[in-house]
Amino acid sequence: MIEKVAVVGLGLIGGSIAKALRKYTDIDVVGVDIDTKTLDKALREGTISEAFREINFALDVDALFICTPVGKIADSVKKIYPHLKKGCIITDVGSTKKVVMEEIEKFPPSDFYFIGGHPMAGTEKAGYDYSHPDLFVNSFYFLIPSSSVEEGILEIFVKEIIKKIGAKPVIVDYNEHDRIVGVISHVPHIVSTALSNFAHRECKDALKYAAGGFKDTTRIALSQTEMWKDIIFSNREVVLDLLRNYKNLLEEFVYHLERGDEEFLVDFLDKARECRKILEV
Ligand SMILES: NC(=O)c1ccc[n+]([C@@H]2O[C@H](COP(=O)([O-])OP(=O)(O)OC[C@H]3O[C@@H](n4cnc5c(N)ncnc54)[C@H](O)[C@@H]3O)[C@@H](O)[C@H]2O)c1
Ligand SMILES: O=C(O)C(=O)C[C@]1(C(=O)O)C=C[C@@H](O)C=C1
Repeated sequence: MIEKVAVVGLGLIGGSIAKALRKYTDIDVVGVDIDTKTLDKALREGTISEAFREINFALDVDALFICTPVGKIADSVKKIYPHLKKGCIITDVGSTKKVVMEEIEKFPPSDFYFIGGHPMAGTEKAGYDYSHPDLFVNSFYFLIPSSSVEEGILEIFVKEIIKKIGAKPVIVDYNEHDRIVGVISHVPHIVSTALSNFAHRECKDALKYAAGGFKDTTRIALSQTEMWKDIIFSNREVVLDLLRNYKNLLEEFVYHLERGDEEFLVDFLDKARECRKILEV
């Protein structure tokens, strides 16, 4: 039974995990962050019962969430796991999984269980101030158990945490995960940032007239550089492969438009609407 949890990195996602655990479970939540102001606020609001700037002592928790940028996750696990009790579940929320899972599998055989995690929810905003207890309600939540995780441990984690915070667990392997999010998150992010740069480069005066269409397709260009640098870089082989396919699709579009192929254009727009409709149900 999970009675006490630590959340490392109380930003948008970690803060939301901590708030969701407070709202939907009886689990005691302690917080760890390098930012003192964040810790003070989380304590003041009652999101966490104790606050620490780092873990360099024996920490009596049943599960630990690492909610730092992707590039820091494996290092955080390496520093913290010697201080945890036997059988502790360690999980993360990183947006890419292969680099994290491969690093963790290299650790010496140990007494903790690592379950890679990735909630498919978020915003372009960063930091504790934007965190919300209902962020994960009805969202998919990818889970990638490492090789040492027994079925029963995964079941407890899913039942006592993931489902309680309203999320829908999806168990996958890390290659499958990284390809899926490459398609529905990483390439779209690059396209959104490219559109933003493109509009500015072509005609920066045009930007001030932008309406819903441009705003909808570029909202995520407002996201944080540090987080997205880590995400794109850590999934770059998949992203490069997908971008080549995307480039081919655009080239195909240009080819037909150059030839005035109206039928192709109608078919392209019709198909896109049918594909996108799936998300409306
Ligand atoms: N933002 C999203 O939409 C989203 C969605 C799903 C997953 N994620 C993943 O969640 C993770 C966190 O993203 P976020 O959006 O919450 O970022 P964020 O910037 O809002 O929060 C990060 C927090 O971690 C703290 N931190 C940084 N290094 C630390 C360390 N070494 N020890 C302790 N605390 C540390 C920061 O002070 C900050 O409070 C990333 O791995 C990201 O890929 C983000
Ligand atoms: O909605 C947003 O603003 C997000 O960026 C959330 C989003 C995404 O959908 O791409 C971003 C990164 C994550 O790993 C998961 C979700």
